[in-house]
Amino acid sequence: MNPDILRERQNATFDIEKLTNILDGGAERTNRRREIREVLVLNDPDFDYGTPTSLPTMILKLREYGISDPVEINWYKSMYWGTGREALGLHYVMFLPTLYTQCDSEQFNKWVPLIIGTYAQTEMGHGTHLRGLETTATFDPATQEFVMHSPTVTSIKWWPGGRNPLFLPLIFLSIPLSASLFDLFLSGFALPTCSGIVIGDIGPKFGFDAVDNGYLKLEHVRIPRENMLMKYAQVKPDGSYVKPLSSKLTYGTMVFIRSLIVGNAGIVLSQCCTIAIRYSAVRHQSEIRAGEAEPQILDYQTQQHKLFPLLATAYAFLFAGQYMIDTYNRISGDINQGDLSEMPELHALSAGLKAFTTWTANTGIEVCRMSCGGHGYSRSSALPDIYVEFTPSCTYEGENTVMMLQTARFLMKSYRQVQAGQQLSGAVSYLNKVHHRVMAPQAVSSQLDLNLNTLVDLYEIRAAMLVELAAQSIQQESARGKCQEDSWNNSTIDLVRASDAHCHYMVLKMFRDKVDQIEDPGVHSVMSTLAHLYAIHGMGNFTGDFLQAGVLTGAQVPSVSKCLKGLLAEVRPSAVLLVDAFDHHDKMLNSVLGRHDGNVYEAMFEWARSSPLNRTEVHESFHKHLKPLQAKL
Ligand SMILES: CCCCCCCCCCCCCCCCCCC/C=C/C(=O)SCCNC(=O)CCNC(=O)[C@H](O)C(C)(C)COP(=O)(O)OP(=O)(O)OC[C@H]1O[C@@H](n2cnc3c(N)ncnc32)[C@H](O)[C@@H]1OP(=O)(O)O
Ligand SMILES: Cc1cc2nc3c(=O)[nH]c(=O)nc-3n(C[C@H](O)[C@H](O)[C@H](O)COP(=O)(O)OP(=O)(O)OC[C@H]3O[C@@H](n4cnc5c(N)ncnc54)[C@H](O)[C@@H]3O)c2cc1C
Repeated sequence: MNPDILRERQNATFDIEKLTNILDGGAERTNRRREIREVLVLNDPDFDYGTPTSLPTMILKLREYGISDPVEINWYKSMYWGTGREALGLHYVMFLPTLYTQCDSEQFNKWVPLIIGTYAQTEMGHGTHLRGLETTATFDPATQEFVMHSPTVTSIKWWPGGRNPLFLPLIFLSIPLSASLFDLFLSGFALPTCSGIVIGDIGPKFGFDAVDNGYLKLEHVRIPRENMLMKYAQVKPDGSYVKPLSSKLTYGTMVFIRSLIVGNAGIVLSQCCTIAIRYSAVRHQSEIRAGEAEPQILDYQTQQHKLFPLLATAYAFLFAGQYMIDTYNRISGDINQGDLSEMPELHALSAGLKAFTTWTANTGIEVCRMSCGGHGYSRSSALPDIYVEFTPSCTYEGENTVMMLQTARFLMKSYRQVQAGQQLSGAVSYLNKVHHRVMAPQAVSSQLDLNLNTLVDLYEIRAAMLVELAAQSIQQESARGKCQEDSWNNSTIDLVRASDAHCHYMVLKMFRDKVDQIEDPGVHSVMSTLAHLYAIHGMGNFTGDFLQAGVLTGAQVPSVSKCLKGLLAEVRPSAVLLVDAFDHHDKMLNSVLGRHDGNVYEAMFEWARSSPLNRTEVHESFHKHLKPLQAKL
């Protein structure tokens, strides 16, 4: 083991295993995760690490082991495929969940055990605006069939992931029977028997190469009436249409995956922090004091400023991910029982946190890569691949700006309710104080109050202030004679800013609530430091907001920076131990820089030598091209 890494792991001030248990949701979950990793994957004789041929094996193994929980599936798949994306992600996170939530019982029993499929919603002309989808589904009572058709070039289904020509069962979203509702259909196609279907691949992408995103054009293709997913909406044999309790129930799968993406952003950021911080502990470069040995780059304050707030953010997002999944499970259970009362709040929370966490993690991955210098740019670090696989999450499952505006819509509605004298509950209950002016900025002392509860209150006031400013912008636009839609559009910068601040407050509050639950003194202490670092770092990035909200004075601004530097120094001794607690296996990270033993240089040389380009001392291209050329000169 590298001596630097060894030294970093001495004198731990907290129990790493207990922190790992907290991240997993308890010791039993840690044991289950390790059982899946060690027993069901690494020690499985059928396991042939990450090669394409192992994909069918993985599917059959998941069924054999009865693994159906999304988090457990992710544990298994991430061990099987490392940090890359495999072709069937969409099957597990969208196709199956749609069948689970949108099929009636007869359809469920008929389809769920048998098929692998994709999710074809986006069209060439519309991805965000679902009410603009053009694919039609016309019911023919004479044959009891739906005629599926792509009337325009922009209606061609574009992007369905995993569109393997062999299995085309896919979930459709199509303009249906009544203009404002969407319905879901299972295609049931089995190529090449169906005529009227034109499919293909949309071509090379930025990355995401394990997934074959395709296109699908339908020319009056007929499917049985029974292929409409009929849990919430039905078309009777006589063609009569039974509307769902809410047209937004059709959007349920997107809310589910957005909820998962929140925690996934935390996982991916924790992977990158593991790589960058372990590498920074073994990399020596330049000098701090002339004549002395080159220091670990982790001892540079700028390196700490790059990485430690991201480390705190990774923990914050993992805790937010747990909260999001628990909230999704609770509210979707109520929805399943017909109680839709909290569906708007679930949509607003999942949409906002999905955008907030993926935008932040996306930027953070690049900071981690650049903090590793040239070796960070090498594929051996795994950081370029992680970035290329993660970055589309800012676009898919709801483009982030649009998602932030959906949250803003809920915030504006809540603000109006408070203005009308209503008492709010749930995540927006802090807006009640805005109306009664209880939000009067705290009498801030000359010294910055570092108490975590006070910091949460300051973020709450900041969010409330920005919600009020956005509402006032809309009111001012209306007062200038703008229609409601133009008033909204002319305020969308303010609206996104308000949603971002609302999500920032929510994530810090979840972090603080999780810290409050930690009983072990050592773990509580280090987690409290990270939560403070998360809050103070955010205050440094958005100082203007806190000044504008009147909760920070100009005289206090220097103390924010001073406090931040102190917290960076406080985290330094525990940095490697804090990434060890994420418990990412070397085989899953697949990173020369992030190895648990820290033996980076030897591993990097072996990695380079294993390249096909180095299979011979002199590459064949010399003999084939250069030597003949030289002979002619
Ligand atoms: C520590 C825990 C760790 C756990 C981690 C576990 C990890 C497990 C695995 C992780 C997997 C990671 C990611 C894997 C990715 C896999 C690959 C993905 C491939 C990509 C697939 C796709 O992209 S599929 C297509 C996705 N498309 C979209 O998302 C479309 C976005 N557009 C929309 O959703 C809608 O068009 C809209 C919401 C933007 C607008 O809809 P609409 O126009 O109908 O509504 P309005 O704006 O007019 O609003 C009217 C009214 O409706 C309310 N509303 C809107 N949507 C919803 C909803 N979904 N639910 C409830 N209510 C909704 C809206 O709020 C309005 O309400 P009012 O009361 O009127 O205000
Ligand atoms: C890797 C990847 C995999 C995918 N897999 C699938 C899949 O399997 N199945 C599937 O159905 N789809 C899939 N998609 C498609 C994805 O869901 C859409 O790309 C996404 O919903 C965004 O829609 P769009 O592409 O139409 O972008 P647009 O909505 O056209 O966005 C372009 C710009 O317009 C802005 N904009 C749009 N509407 C508004 C508004 N109301 N207010 C303000 N600004 C706005 C956006 O903010 C953005 O800046 C995938 C996409 C990617 C990148």
